[in-house]
Amino acid sequence: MTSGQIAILVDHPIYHPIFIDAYRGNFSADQLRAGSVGATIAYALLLQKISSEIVLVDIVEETARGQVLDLSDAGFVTSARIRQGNFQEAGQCDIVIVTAGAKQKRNETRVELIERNYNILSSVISKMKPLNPNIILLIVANPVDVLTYIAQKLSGLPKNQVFGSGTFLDSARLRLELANILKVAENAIHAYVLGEHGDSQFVAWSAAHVGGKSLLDFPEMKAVDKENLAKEIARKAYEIINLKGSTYYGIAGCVSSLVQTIAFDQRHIRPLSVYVEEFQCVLSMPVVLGSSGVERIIDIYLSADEKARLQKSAAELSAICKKYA
Ligand SMILES: NC(=O)C1=CN([C@@H]2O[C@H](COP(=O)(O)OP(=O)(O)OC[C@H]3O[C@@H](n4cnc5c(N)ncnc54)[C@H](O)[C@@H]3O)[C@@H](O)[C@H]2O)C=CC1
Ligand SMILES: CC(=O)C(=O)O
Repeated sequence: MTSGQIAILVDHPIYHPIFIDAYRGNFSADQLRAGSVGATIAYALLLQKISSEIVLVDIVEETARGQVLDLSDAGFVTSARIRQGNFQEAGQCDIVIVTAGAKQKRNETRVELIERNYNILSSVISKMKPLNPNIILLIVANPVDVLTYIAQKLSGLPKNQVFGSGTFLDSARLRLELANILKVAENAIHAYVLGEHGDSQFVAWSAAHVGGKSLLDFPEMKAVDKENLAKEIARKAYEIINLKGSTYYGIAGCVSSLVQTIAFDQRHIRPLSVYVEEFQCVLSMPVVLGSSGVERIIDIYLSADEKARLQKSAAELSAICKKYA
Protein backbone atom coordinates (compact mmCIF):
# COMPACT_ATOMS: atom_id res chain seq x y z
CA MET A 1 0.00 0.00 0.00
CA THR A 2 1.43 3.40 -0.96
CA SER A 3 1.49 6.20 1.59
CA GLY A 4 -1.84 8.05 1.82
CA GLN A 5 -3.96 4.96 1.16
CA ILE A 6 -6.18 3.62 3.92
CA ALA A 7 -7.75 0.17 3.92
CA ILE A 8 -10.93 -0.48 5.89
CA LEU A 9 -11.61 -4.18 6.47
CA VAL A 10 -15.21 -5.18 7.02
CA ASP A 11 -15.97 -8.66 8.39
CA HIS A 12 -19.53 -8.94 7.17
CA PRO A 13 -22.20 -6.66 5.70
CA ILE A 14 -24.48 -4.93 8.19
CA TYR A 15 -28.20 -4.82 7.38
CA HIS A 16 -29.88 -3.25 10.37
CA PRO A 17 -32.69 -0.76 10.64
CA ILE A 18 -31.92 2.59 12.15
CA PHE A 19 -33.44 5.98 11.67
CA ILE A 20 -33.18 9.57 12.69
CA ASP A 21 -35.73 12.17 13.31
CA ALA A 22 -34.32 15.35 14.66
CA TYR A 23 -31.39 17.62 13.99
CA ARG A 24 -30.94 20.94 15.80
CA GLY A 25 -28.87 23.42 13.83
CA ASN A 26 -26.57 26.11 15.17
CA PHE A 27 -29.02 28.83 14.18
CA SER A 28 -31.59 27.00 16.27
CA ALA A 29 -32.95 23.51 15.57
CA ASP A 30 -33.42 20.89 12.87
CA GLN A 31 -34.36 17.25 12.76
CA LEU A 32 -34.13 13.72 11.31
CA ARG A 33 -34.98 10.06 11.95
CA ALA A 34 -32.51 7.28 12.77
CA GLY A 35 -32.19 4.43 10.21
CA SER A 36 -29.15 3.78 8.03
CA VAL A 37 -29.91 6.90 6.01
CA GLY A 38 -30.78 9.02 9.04
CA ALA A 39 -27.72 7.97 11.04
CA THR A 40 -25.41 8.51 8.09
CA ILE A 41 -26.87 11.99 7.55
CA ALA A 42 -26.28 12.71 11.25
CA TYR A 43 -22.68 11.55 10.88
CA ALA A 44 -22.15 13.76 7.81
CA LEU A 45 -23.62 16.72 9.69
CA LEU A 46 -21.31 16.06 12.64
CA LEU A 47 -18.25 16.00 10.38
CA GLN A 48 -19.36 19.15 8.54
CA LYS A 49 -19.56 21.09 11.82
CA ILE A 50 -22.63 23.04 10.77
CA SER A 51 -24.88 22.37 13.74
CA SER A 52 -24.83 22.91 17.48
CA GLU A 53 -27.28 20.13 18.25
CA ILE A 54 -28.55 17.04 16.43
CA VAL A 55 -31.60 15.27 17.83
CA LEU A 56 -32.44 11.71 16.75
CA VAL A 57 -35.96 10.31 17.06
CA ASP A 58 -36.92 6.74 16.21
CA ILE A 59 -40.08 4.78 16.89
CA VAL A 60 -37.72 2.04 18.06
CA GLU A 61 -36.21 3.91 20.99
CA GLU A 62 -33.31 1.48 21.46
CA THR A 63 -32.25 2.15 17.88
CA ALA A 64 -32.05 5.88 18.43
CA ARG A 65 -30.26 5.37 21.75
CA GLY A 66 -27.71 3.07 20.12
CA GLN A 67 -27.14 5.52 17.27
CA VAL A 68 -26.71 8.43 19.68
CA LEU A 69 -24.19 6.51 21.80
CA ASP A 70 -22.22 5.49 18.72
CA LEU A 71 -22.34 8.90 17.03
CA SER A 72 -21.44 10.72 20.23
CA ASP A 73 -18.12 8.84 20.27
CA ALA A 74 -17.25 10.89 17.17
CA GLY A 75 -18.32 14.07 18.97
CA PHE A 76 -14.74 15.20 19.67
CA VAL A 77 -14.34 16.17 16.01
CA THR A 78 -17.15 18.71 16.27
CA SER A 79 -18.82 21.07 18.72
CA ALA A 80 -22.32 19.69 17.94
CA ARG A 81 -24.28 17.99 20.71
CA ILE A 82 -26.11 14.84 19.65
CA ARG A 83 -28.98 13.42 21.67
CA GLN A 84 -32.15 11.36 21.52
CA GLY A 85 -35.45 13.25 21.41
CA ASN A 86 -39.18 12.81 20.90
CA PHE A 87 -41.65 13.79 18.19
CA GLN A 88 -42.91 16.90 20.04
CA GLU A 89 -39.38 18.26 20.33
CA ALA A 90 -38.86 17.47 16.66
CA GLY A 91 -41.89 19.59 15.77
CA GLN A 92 -40.22 22.65 17.31
CA CYS A 93 -36.95 22.31 15.41
CA ASP A 94 -35.88 24.45 12.45
CA ILE A 95 -35.29 21.61 10.01
CA VAL A 96 -36.85 18.14 10.13
CA ILE A 97 -35.27 15.54 7.87
CA VAL A 98 -37.67 12.63 7.45
CA THR A 99 -35.87 9.40 6.63
CA ALA A 100 -38.37 7.14 8.44
CA GLY A 101 -39.80 4.52 6.19
CA ALA A 102 -39.49 1.19 4.50
CA LYS A 103 -36.68 0.83 2.00
CA GLN A 104 -36.72 -0.99 -1.36
CA LYS A 105 -36.11 -4.70 -1.48
CA ARG A 106 -34.07 -6.00 -4.42
CA ASN A 107 -35.72 -4.93 -7.72
CA GLU A 108 -38.61 -3.21 -5.94
CA THR A 109 -39.41 0.28 -7.32
CA ARG A 110 -39.59 3.34 -5.09
CA VAL A 111 -43.29 3.92 -5.80
CA GLU A 112 -44.06 0.40 -4.56
CA LEU A 113 -43.20 1.69 -1.05
CA ILE A 114 -46.05 4.23 -1.05
CA GLU A 115 -48.68 2.44 1.05
CA ARG A 116 -46.24 1.54 3.84
CA ASN A 117 -44.52 4.90 3.86
CA TYR A 118 -47.73 6.96 3.62
CA ASN A 119 -48.82 5.49 6.97
CA ILE A 120 -45.42 6.15 8.55
CA LEU A 121 -45.26 9.73 7.28
CA SER A 122 -48.77 10.60 8.40
CA SER A 123 -48.13 9.21 11.89
CA VAL A 124 -44.84 11.12 12.14
CA ILE A 125 -46.41 14.44 11.11
CA SER A 126 -49.39 14.06 13.40
CA LYS A 127 -47.11 13.21 16.37
CA MET A 128 -44.95 16.30 15.71
CA LYS A 129 -47.91 18.70 15.70
CA PRO A 130 -48.25 21.56 16.57
CA LEU A 131 -45.37 22.43 14.24
CA ASN A 132 -43.05 25.40 14.59
CA PRO A 133 -44.57 27.66 11.88
CA ASN A 134 -41.10 28.37 10.43
CA ILE A 135 -40.01 24.73 10.33
CA ILE A 136 -38.50 23.27 7.17
CA LEU A 137 -39.56 19.69 6.35
CA LEU A 138 -36.98 17.99 4.16
CA ILE A 139 -38.36 14.66 2.97
CA VAL A 140 -35.91 11.89 2.08
CA ALA A 141 -37.95 8.67 2.51
CA ASN A 142 -39.24 7.14 -0.74
CA PRO A 143 -41.08 7.61 -2.97
CA VAL A 144 -39.76 11.06 -2.16
CA ASP A 145 -41.86 13.06 -4.65
CA VAL A 146 -45.19 11.56 -3.59
CA LEU A 147 -44.29 11.72 0.12
CA THR A 148 -43.34 15.39 -0.26
CA TYR A 149 -46.74 16.07 -1.84
CA ILE A 150 -48.41 14.28 1.08
CA ALA A 151 -46.26 16.13 3.65
CA GLN A 152 -47.28 19.46 2.10
CA LYS A 153 -50.95 18.48 2.53
CA LEU A 154 -50.71 16.98 6.02
CA SER A 155 -48.45 19.62 7.56
CA GLY A 156 -50.49 22.59 6.33
CA LEU A 157 -47.21 24.50 5.99
CA PRO A 158 -46.40 26.87 3.11
CA LYS A 159 -45.16 24.73 0.18
CA ASN A 160 -41.75 26.43 0.03
CA GLN A 161 -41.01 25.02 3.52
CA VAL A 162 -41.77 21.42 2.53
CA PHE A 163 -39.61 19.86 -0.18
CA GLY A 164 -37.75 16.64 -0.95
CA SER A 165 -34.17 15.69 -1.77
CA GLY A 166 -35.52 14.71 -5.21
CA THR A 167 -33.03 14.18 -8.02
CA PHE A 168 -30.14 15.91 -6.26
CA LEU A 169 -28.61 12.47 -5.68
CA ASP A 170 -29.25 11.34 -9.28
CA SER A 171 -27.68 14.59 -10.51
CA ALA A 172 -24.62 13.95 -8.33
CA ARG A 173 -24.39 10.47 -9.89
CA LEU A 174 -24.59 12.03 -13.36
CA ARG A 175 -21.96 14.67 -12.59
CA LEU A 176 -19.61 11.97 -11.28
CA GLU A 177 -19.83 10.11 -14.62
CA LEU A 178 -19.43 13.32 -16.65
CA ALA A 179 -16.43 14.39 -14.54
CA ASN A 180 -14.74 11.09 -15.41
CA ILE A 181 -15.50 11.52 -19.10
CA LEU A 182 -14.43 15.18 -19.35
CA LYS A 183 -11.68 15.00 -16.72
CA VAL A 184 -12.91 18.11 -14.90
CA ALA A 185 -14.06 18.62 -11.30
CA GLU A 186 -17.64 17.59 -10.55
CA ASN A 187 -18.51 21.04 -9.25
CA ALA A 188 -17.55 22.57 -12.61
CA ILE A 189 -20.38 20.60 -14.23
CA HIS A 190 -23.87 22.10 -14.27
CA ALA A 191 -26.13 19.23 -15.30
CA TYR A 192 -29.42 18.02 -13.89
CA VAL A 193 -31.47 14.88 -13.71
CA LEU A 194 -35.08 16.09 -13.42
CA GLY A 195 -38.61 14.73 -12.94
CA GLU A 196 -39.19 11.76 -10.65
CA HIS A 197 -36.56 10.49 -8.24
CA GLY A 198 -37.35 7.14 -9.78
CA ASP A 199 -37.75 5.27 -13.02
CA SER A 200 -39.28 8.10 -15.13
CA GLN A 201 -36.47 10.57 -14.43
CA PHE A 202 -34.60 12.11 -17.38
CA VAL A 203 -31.40 14.09 -18.02
CA ALA A 204 -31.77 17.71 -19.14
CA TRP A 205 -28.89 17.38 -21.64
CA SER A 206 -29.69 20.52 -23.62
CA ALA A 207 -29.36 22.82 -20.56
CA ALA A 208 -26.12 21.23 -19.29
CA HIS A 209 -22.93 23.27 -19.45
CA VAL A 210 -19.32 23.18 -18.27
CA GLY A 211 -17.16 26.27 -17.98
CA GLY A 212 -19.67 28.31 -19.98
CA LYS A 213 -19.69 25.78 -22.86
CA SER A 214 -22.65 23.58 -23.69
CA LEU A 215 -21.97 20.01 -22.48
CA LEU A 216 -23.09 18.57 -25.82
CA ASP A 217 -20.44 20.66 -27.66
CA PHE A 218 -17.57 18.87 -25.90
CA PRO A 219 -15.92 16.46 -28.39
CA GLU A 220 -15.73 13.75 -25.67
CA MET A 221 -19.55 13.73 -25.52
CA LYS A 222 -19.93 12.70 -29.18
CA ALA A 223 -18.80 9.15 -28.37
CA VAL A 224 -21.09 8.85 -25.32
CA ASP A 225 -24.30 6.80 -25.61
CA LYS A 226 -26.38 9.36 -23.69
CA GLU A 227 -29.53 7.23 -23.54
CA ASN A 228 -27.53 4.41 -22.00
CA LEU A 229 -25.71 6.71 -19.56
CA ALA A 230 -29.06 8.16 -18.38
CA LYS A 231 -30.36 4.58 -17.87
CA GLU A 232 -27.28 3.66 -15.83
CA ILE A 233 -27.81 6.71 -13.60
CA ALA A 234 -31.47 5.77 -13.08
CA ARG A 235 -30.47 2.16 -12.29
CA LYS A 236 -27.60 2.97 -9.92
CA ALA A 237 -29.71 2.70 -6.75
CA TYR A 238 -30.94 -0.75 -7.89
CA GLU A 239 -27.35 -1.82 -8.52
CA ILE A 240 -26.22 -0.71 -5.03
CA ILE A 241 -29.26 -2.33 -3.38
CA ASN A 242 -28.53 -5.60 -5.22
CA LEU A 243 -24.92 -5.51 -4.05
CA LYS A 244 -25.24 -4.37 -0.40
CA GLY A 245 -28.92 -4.06 0.55
CA SER A 246 -29.38 -0.28 0.68
CA THR A 247 -27.89 3.11 -0.20
CA TYR A 248 -26.99 5.77 2.36
CA TYR A 249 -23.65 7.51 1.82
CA GLY A 250 -24.64 9.38 -1.35
CA ILE A 251 -27.89 10.69 0.09
CA ALA A 252 -26.13 11.66 3.34
CA GLY A 253 -23.65 13.79 1.39
CA CYS A 254 -26.52 15.42 -0.51
CA VAL A 255 -28.66 16.12 2.56
CA SER A 256 -25.84 17.50 4.69
CA SER A 257 -24.97 19.85 1.84
CA LEU A 258 -28.64 20.95 1.61
CA VAL A 259 -28.67 21.63 5.35
CA GLN A 260 -25.55 23.76 4.97
CA THR A 261 -27.18 25.70 2.12
CA ILE A 262 -30.24 26.38 4.30
CA ALA A 263 -28.28 27.16 7.47
CA PHE A 264 -26.04 29.69 5.72
CA ASP A 265 -28.65 31.01 3.26
CA GLN A 266 -26.29 30.09 0.42
CA ARG A 267 -28.88 30.20 -2.40
CA HIS A 268 -27.38 27.25 -4.27
CA ILE A 269 -29.44 25.96 -7.19
CA ARG A 270 -30.37 22.32 -6.58
CA PRO A 271 -32.77 19.91 -8.28
CA LEU A 272 -35.31 19.21 -5.52
CA SER A 273 -38.82 17.76 -5.20
CA VAL A 274 -41.13 20.79 -5.29
CA TYR A 275 -44.78 21.41 -6.09
CA VAL A 276 -45.12 22.46 -9.74
CA GLU A 277 -48.39 24.28 -10.38
CA GLU A 278 -48.48 23.38 -14.08
CA PHE A 279 -48.54 19.64 -13.29
CA GLN A 280 -50.28 19.87 -9.89
CA CYS A 281 -47.81 17.41 -8.44
CA VAL A 282 -44.37 17.29 -6.87
CA LEU A 283 -41.28 16.48 -8.94
CA SER A 284 -37.71 17.70 -9.27
CA MET A 285 -36.90 21.00 -10.93
CA PRO A 286 -33.87 23.23 -10.27
CA VAL A 287 -34.67 25.61 -7.41
CA VAL A 288 -32.92 28.37 -5.49
CA LEU A 289 -32.51 27.17 -1.89
CA GLY A 290 -32.11 29.60 1.01
CA SER A 291 -32.75 29.94 4.73
CA SER A 292 -36.54 29.97 4.37
CA GLY A 293 -36.59 27.00 2.02
CA VAL A 294 -37.34 27.06 -1.70
CA GLU A 295 -37.02 30.64 -2.94
CA ARG A 296 -38.08 29.98 -6.54
CA ILE A 297 -38.11 27.43 -9.33
CA ILE A 298 -35.77 28.06 -12.26
CA ASP A 299 -37.55 27.95 -15.61
CA ILE A 300 -34.86 25.80 -17.27
CA TYR A 301 -34.55 25.46 -21.06
CA LEU A 302 -35.61 21.97 -22.24
CA SER A 303 -35.65 20.54 -25.77
CA ALA A 304 -38.97 19.24 -27.17
CA ASP A 305 -37.96 15.67 -26.32
CA GLU A 306 -36.99 16.63 -22.77
CA LYS A 307 -40.28 18.51 -22.29
CA ALA A 308 -42.12 15.36 -23.37
CA ARG A 309 -40.13 13.32 -20.84
CA LEU A 310 -40.93 15.86 -18.10
CA GLN A 311 -44.62 15.63 -18.95
CA LYS A 312 -44.49 11.82 -18.88
CA SER A 313 -42.78 11.86 -15.47
CA ALA A 314 -45.35 14.40 -14.18
CA ALA A 315 -48.27 12.33 -15.53
CA GLU A 316 -47.00 9.21 -13.72
CA LEU A 317 -46.51 11.08 -10.46
CA SER A 318 -49.74 13.05 -10.56
CA ALA A 319 -51.72 9.82 -11.11
CA ILE A 320 -50.33 8.59 -7.76
CA CYS A 321 -50.60 11.97 -6.00
CA LYS A 322 -54.31 12.25 -6.95
CA LYS A 323 -55.03 9.26 -4.71
CA TYR A 324 -53.73 11.31 -1.77
CA ALA A 325 -55.20 14.72 -2.75
N1 LIG B 1 -34.40 10.10 -1.42
C1 LIG B 1 -33.30 9.38 -1.59
O1 LIG B 1 -32.46 9.71 -2.45
C2 LIG B 1 -33.07 8.18 -0.75
C3 LIG B 1 -34.10 7.71 0.03
N2 LIG B 1 -33.93 6.57 0.78
C4 LIG B 1 -35.10 6.16 1.55
O2 LIG B 1 -34.90 6.44 2.93
C5 LIG B 1 -35.76 5.58 3.70
C6 LIG B 1 -34.99 4.99 4.85
O3 LIG B 1 -34.00 4.09 4.37
P1 LIG B 1 -33.00 3.35 5.39
O4 LIG B 1 -32.52 4.30 6.40
O5 LIG B 1 -32.03 2.60 4.57
O6 LIG B 1 -33.99 2.32 6.07
P2 LIG B 1 -33.82 1.67 7.53
O7 LIG B 1 -34.68 0.46 7.51
O8 LIG B 1 -32.39 1.56 7.88
O9 LIG B 1 -34.46 2.77 8.49
C7 LIG B 1 -35.81 3.05 8.46
C8 LIG B 1 -36.20 3.45 9.86
O10 LIG B 1 -37.59 3.83 9.82
C9 LIG B 1 -38.11 3.51 11.10
N3 LIG B 1 -39.59 3.44 11.09
C10 LIG B 1 -40.36 2.48 10.57
N4 LIG B 1 -41.66 2.75 10.82
C11 LIG B 1 -41.72 3.88 11.54
C12 LIG B 1 -42.79 4.66 12.11
N5 LIG B 1 -44.08 4.32 12.00
N6 LIG B 1 -42.47 5.79 12.77
C13 LIG B 1 -41.21 6.13 12.89
N7 LIG B 1 -40.17 5.44 12.38
C14 LIG B 1 -40.42 4.32 11.71
C15 LIG B 1 -37.48 2.19 11.48
O11 LIG B 1 -37.47 2.02 12.90
C16 LIG B 1 -36.08 2.34 10.92
O12 LIG B 1 -35.18 2.75 11.95
C17 LIG B 1 -36.33 4.56 2.70
O13 LIG B 1 -37.64 4.94 2.33
C18 LIG B 1 -35.39 4.67 1.51
O14 LIG B 1 -36.00 4.27 0.31
C19 LIG B 1 -32.74 5.91 0.82
C20 LIG B 1 -31.67 6.35 0.09
C21 LIG B 1 -31.76 7.49 -0.80
C1 LIG C 1 -32.58 4.46 -2.61
C2 LIG C 1 -32.58 5.65 -3.45
O1 LIG C 1 -33.59 6.31 -3.63
C3 LIG C 1 -31.35 6.02 -4.11
O2 LIG C 1 -30.26 5.61 -3.70
O3 LIG C 1 -31.43 6.73 -5.12
